Amino acid sequence: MSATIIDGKAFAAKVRGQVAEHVARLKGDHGITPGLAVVLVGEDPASQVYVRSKGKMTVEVGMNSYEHKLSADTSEDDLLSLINQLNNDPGVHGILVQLPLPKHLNEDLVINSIDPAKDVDGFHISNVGLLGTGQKAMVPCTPLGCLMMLRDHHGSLSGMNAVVIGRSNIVGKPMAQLLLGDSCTVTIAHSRTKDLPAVVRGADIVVAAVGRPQMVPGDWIKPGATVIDVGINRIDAPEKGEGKTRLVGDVDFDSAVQVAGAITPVPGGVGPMTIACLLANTVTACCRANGLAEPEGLTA
Ligand SMILES: Nc1nc2c(c(=O)[nH]1)N[C@@H](CN(C=O)c1ccc(C(=O)N[C@@H](CCC(=O)O)C(=O)O)cc1)CN2
Repeated sequence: MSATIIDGKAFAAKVRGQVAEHVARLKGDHGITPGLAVVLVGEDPASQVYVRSKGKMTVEVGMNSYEHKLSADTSEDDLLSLINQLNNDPGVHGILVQLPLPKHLNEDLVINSIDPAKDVDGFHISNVGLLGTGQKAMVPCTPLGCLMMLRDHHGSLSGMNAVVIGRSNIVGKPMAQLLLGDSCTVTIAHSRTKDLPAVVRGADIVVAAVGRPQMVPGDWIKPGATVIDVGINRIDAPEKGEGKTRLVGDVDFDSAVQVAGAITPVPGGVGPMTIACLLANTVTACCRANGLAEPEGLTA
């Protein structure tokens, strides 16, 4: 048996298409163009690629993109002052500070200085609290993308056993809250979980978000389960030639695909949904700021 491959790249393109339609309506009916400001501090090569991609896709769906690239030695005061300026700019509906930040900057302080209504990453403590209490929040992009793919594949998730491997604030914890919101029975597993293979074997849905290459083998997966692989890890690939590398997830795809009912690949699974959901969140933030109906199907 071989699992259905959940094509995140195609799904993300569909979501971006829906965002573009909504943006066109906001412009045509209300004369409003949503604006997204992305702040990058330093020269981390992967972050530079993600920020470039965010800017390009923002423009492609018809929104305004504002990129702020700051040097790696930017002071906390200067960064906070930029965020304050963006908080007060009526043309900016979404603000995102690309992570990770250089070590001398306090990530929590910086994130919590963003206006929660413009926090399109959903990382502000107010949004974390709103999500945790089942209230209307800005929802972190990667877990939102996973939820969209799961809903699309299953319809209702009600009553399913879900295991989230990883307890990060960015993915694991919000993912668990979203699954709980859709009436799953949720377990959050982590490095201290006893008998992790047995815990995973009980799951109808497995979300792997630990950051350890190919940690979850196929024989941990319950036959027919849906596997969402959030990991993006670069490993050596000598089979491709000397010094070559390739991307793998937290799941051992080759063995898991034989057992699972459905699985996301890496690359081309969860990753592309992260940026699509960022654009969706920006439209949502813009609609909320203007007291307009939110885009259907693009929120949790
Ligand atoms: N402020 C934030 N910082 C970071 C976030 C975030 O959501 N908000 N997430 C990650 C990086 N990220 C977006 O910022 C991101 C990561 C991966 C992808 C993606 O499409 N990956 C591709 C593979 C890309 C490659 O070839 O290297 C895939 O999985 O197919 C998009 C966005 C950390 N920082």
